Amino acid sequence: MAVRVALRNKCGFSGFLLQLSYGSRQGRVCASPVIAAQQRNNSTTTNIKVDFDQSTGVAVMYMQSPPVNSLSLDFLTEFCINLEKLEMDKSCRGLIVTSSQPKVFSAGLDIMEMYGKSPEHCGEFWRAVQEMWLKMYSSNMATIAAINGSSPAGGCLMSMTCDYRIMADNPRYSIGLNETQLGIVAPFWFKDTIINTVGHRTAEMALELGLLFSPSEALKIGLVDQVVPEDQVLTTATQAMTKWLAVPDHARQITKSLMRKPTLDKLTSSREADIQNFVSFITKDSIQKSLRVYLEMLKKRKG
Ligand SMILES: CCC/C=C/C(=O)SCCNC(=O)CCNC(=O)[C@H](O)C(C)(C)COP(=O)([O-])OP(=O)([O-])OC[C@H]1O[C@@H](n2cnc3c(N)ncnc32)[C@H](O)[C@@H]1OP(=O)([O-])[O-]
Repeated sequence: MAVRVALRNKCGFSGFLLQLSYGSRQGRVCASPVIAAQQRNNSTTTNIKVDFDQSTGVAVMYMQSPPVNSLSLDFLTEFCINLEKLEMDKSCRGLIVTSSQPKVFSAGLDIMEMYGKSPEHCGEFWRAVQEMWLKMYSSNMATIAAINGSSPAGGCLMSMTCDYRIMADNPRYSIGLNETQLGIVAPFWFKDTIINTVGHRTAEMALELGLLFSPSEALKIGLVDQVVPEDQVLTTATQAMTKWLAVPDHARQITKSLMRKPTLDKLTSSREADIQNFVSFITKDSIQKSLRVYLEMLKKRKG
């Protein structure tokens, strides 16, 4: 419980999210018990659908923001609200994150949130990115990413926050932190997360070169834990979850905290400085130019 509280206290705008969330187990913001009961098993908001099976204690969160589940400010806010609702519900012990979009898990941060925007907007956006990472990386739930499509940059980051990753065996899909390819730099907590996942040397090369890995390559370096046929990603995630839930929650949670707390603490203690760094970096003319070139390349590639 102490760990649960300690982890919760890390999240800067959890109070804000709590006000927006409903059906909280602790009953803080429960406008109507009937509505809360109805929404307990299934809820759909604009960009996120949650199926919560109370008999297993496992929720599946589907990202459904066409065309590519890019992580916009709205998307991230909604994602965190849904996450916090599940986190507050003690009967929810496991979370599987997946995509409803064909071919894409998530295209990463929404570039349009960083291109041609005011410093204030960029700051607000970055705080939401931090919040997603803090909440996911410190989650008390067992978390599995069912990566059923490409997962570059912020999409890869999101999947790395999970305890376990299963990817579809399709050589057209790729995963990795490709930020340098856009002329931008993954911040220290992206770097720490990939180091914690694949080790220092592999992370160094992957980050500097902005490498995107095929599913089999990702498996080889430990960026994902399992590669399975495309139509079996979700069922495999559900099966894998039983192994994670067979471990007593408190033991798994405390161990997770032991492994991740130093990394989490680094960002929690420097959030404002990290936001300032990001804003001054991303609003530079040269960086804006790199983003424009990359956006044009994306459009051309499409044509
Ligand atoms: C310091 C900061 C750290 C940064 C971290 C990041 O995550 S940076 C992010 C790094 N992310 C990347 O480098 C990933 C870039 N994306 C891709 O590589 C591919 O889109 C794909 C492989 C994800 C999907 O391929 P596919 O053939 O299925 O799809 P498609 O390519 O045809 O795209 C469809 C539409 O979506 C648009 N759009 C796409 N991504 C983004 C985005 N992130 N944002 C906004 N928009 C995006 C695309 O322009 C197109 O728009 P249109 O013309 O319809 O108006």
